[in-house]
Amino acid sequence: MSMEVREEIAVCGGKLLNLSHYASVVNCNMNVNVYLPQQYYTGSDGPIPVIYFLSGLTCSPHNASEKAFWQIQADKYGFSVVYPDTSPRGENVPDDSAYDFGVAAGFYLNATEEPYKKYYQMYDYVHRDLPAQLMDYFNNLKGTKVDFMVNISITGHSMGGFGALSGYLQNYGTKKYKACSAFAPIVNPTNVPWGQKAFGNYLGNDKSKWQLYDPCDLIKRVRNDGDDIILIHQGTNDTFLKENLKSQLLLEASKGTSWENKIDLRLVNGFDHSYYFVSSFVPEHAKFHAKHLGLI
Ligand SMILES: N[C@@H](CCC(=O)N[C@@H](CS)C(=O)NCC(=O)O)C(=O)O
Repeated sequence: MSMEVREEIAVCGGKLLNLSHYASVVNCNMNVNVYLPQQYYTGSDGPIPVIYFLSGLTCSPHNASEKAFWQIQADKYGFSVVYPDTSPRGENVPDDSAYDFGVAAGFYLNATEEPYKKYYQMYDYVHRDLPAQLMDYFNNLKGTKVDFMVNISITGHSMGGFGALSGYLQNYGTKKYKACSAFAPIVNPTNVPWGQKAFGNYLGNDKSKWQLYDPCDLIKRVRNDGDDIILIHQGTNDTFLKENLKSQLLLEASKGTSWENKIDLRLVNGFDHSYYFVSSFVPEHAKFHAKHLGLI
């Protein structure tokens, strides 16, 4: 069980590694991209912290690597960026031909239903197996250390924004992630078509299982015991906003809970759902995460 470096690409002051590895939790080979910032090569005072970026529907690790422009920010502050894939892949992995379910639409959850459960264990993959495998591989290399397990934070776009919020809140008790932010996230999957289709197929009809992943439900059950703020940007011209994203519902759900006034939702005029939008606000998210990772 190890990482294969498929490609090493010079970007900004560091390198983007296209990696491939077998992940037993999802029963297939997975691709993942890792950006190592310039500090990895010039030396760093301590281990380099990591931001996990979870991508949206139809994406592979390459979409955000190529179009979100995290690399400039990673060099500026000295963090590494991990871009996991959005689902298991391969001949045996069950799929349908729709863009919003199956391959490239794993929804970062652990499926409990046939025929999906053998492969679609993306929650365990992203939050446990992948960090452990990256740690193991990079720890055995000489030189600067990268901290894939402790000084870490999480963000994502659309389905990946949902994955970031859900994973952050589910692990909030152990403070697994130092911070969470999201770009145009699906905030209430149990109440929107994308989420209902995915949750119904992956988790079955028992809606109590759905709620375990739903950010609007999680903020009612998970106590914000500090001053933790979740940063969210949402474009007003996003064609998915009204039917599937509905960011306002997270604000409404937070009322009367420990998360009231802790959801920093910024509606940005005129922006759409694309990486033109994501890349425009990556600098703000980078600064937010850098603070929580102790880099500024
Ligand atoms: N019309 C889009 C719907 C899916 C979509 O907009 N996906 C977003 C995330 S939810 C994305 O990042 N697409 C890939 C890209 O823009 O590079 C498609 O079929 O590709």
